[in-house]
Amino acid sequence: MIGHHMQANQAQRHRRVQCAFQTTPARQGHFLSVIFPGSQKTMSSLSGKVQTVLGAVDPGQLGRTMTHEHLTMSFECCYFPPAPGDKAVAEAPIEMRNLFWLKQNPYGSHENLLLCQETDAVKEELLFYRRSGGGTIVENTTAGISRDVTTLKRLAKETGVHIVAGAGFYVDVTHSDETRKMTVEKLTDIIVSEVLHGTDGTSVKCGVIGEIGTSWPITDSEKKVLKATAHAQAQLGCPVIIHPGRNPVAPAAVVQILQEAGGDISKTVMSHLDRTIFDEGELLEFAKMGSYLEYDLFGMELLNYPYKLEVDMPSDSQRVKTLAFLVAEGYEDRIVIAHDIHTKNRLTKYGGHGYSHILNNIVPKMLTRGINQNQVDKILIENPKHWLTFK
Ligand SMILES: CCC(=O)NCCS(=O)(=O)O
Repeated sequence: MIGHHMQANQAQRHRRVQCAFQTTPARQGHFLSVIFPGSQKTMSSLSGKVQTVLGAVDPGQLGRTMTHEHLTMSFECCYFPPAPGDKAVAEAPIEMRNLFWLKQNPYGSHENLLLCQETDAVKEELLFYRRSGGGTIVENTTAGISRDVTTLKRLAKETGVHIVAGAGFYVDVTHSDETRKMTVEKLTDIIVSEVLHGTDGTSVKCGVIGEIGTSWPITDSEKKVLKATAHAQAQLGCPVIIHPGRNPVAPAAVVQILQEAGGDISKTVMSHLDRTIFDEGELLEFAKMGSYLEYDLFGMELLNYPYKLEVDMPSDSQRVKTLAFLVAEGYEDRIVIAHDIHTKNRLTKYGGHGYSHILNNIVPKMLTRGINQNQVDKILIENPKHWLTFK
């Protein structure tokens, strides 16, 4: 089945109908910035600020922050064909009778992968997120999965939620031939330009690099993007967020590449730990490397994780248990959390948990499982704030 998936992905590489790939030509020179003599570091006017799609803000304005969400994107790159007997339900319009099937098979329905068609529903969700006490969302959509910063800007204006957009590139299967041929220097210029000047032909600037996509094993093209990410981060002093491959050693392998290329691991989030590292000893070993530890699939509970059948996707209760373990081990300053909504069925419009599930359901559970209010505030407010603030 996994081989089937990889073949499907290779075919997708040539189709990519919905995943229009666009990059902004890199511009040389950084307005409002100074390059210190003898150093690579660009000291920009962003120092001490967080860059949202509506401009730079003081970090204290962010409030409760989900560090890994998507508001508009396409996940067609990772379509996973359903079992032959499920073709009819997979191709049916989304309705009440197939919601449970979608929850178990989110990647087997083309329609379910097009979150980009749900901007009105997402806007309603963001208004509810604010009413639930939310302040900021980091929108992790990068090149390759239909990033749309114009829509993000509109959503931020119309809802009052601070939205931080992501620079850079998703996993190898979405890299264009042009991207694959680029040097590390060219890739660095593009990422830096997306932060300092604007993204995908707009003046909307990204406030974080990532999610930078990596597979397992990490491909050559992904290694170049990782090096470019580290170089851009060294210049800008900005936050970085990584999508690791599905192997317990993948997060450490990524950190090693970033470190060797001059990246700042203390300002880097490692995403998707919920489906990647299961052994507590291995988790503590990875935690020692110093990145933020992100549990970002809250709300996603399914029996068979199609991209790696050996993985038992944890339940939300198990996720909370892992957070309590990390807190007890002294990592309360390094944890961040989110839902990583990337399919339609997870929106409340389709009976899903929505962007406010953590605030309304997970936080109360955390408080009953040995995590106190001060620690919850660190996880939801302080840690994201420190991560997102440019050095
Ligand atoms: C684009 C969203 C994304 O990459 N989510 C992670 C999905 S999974 O790798 O955990 O299946």
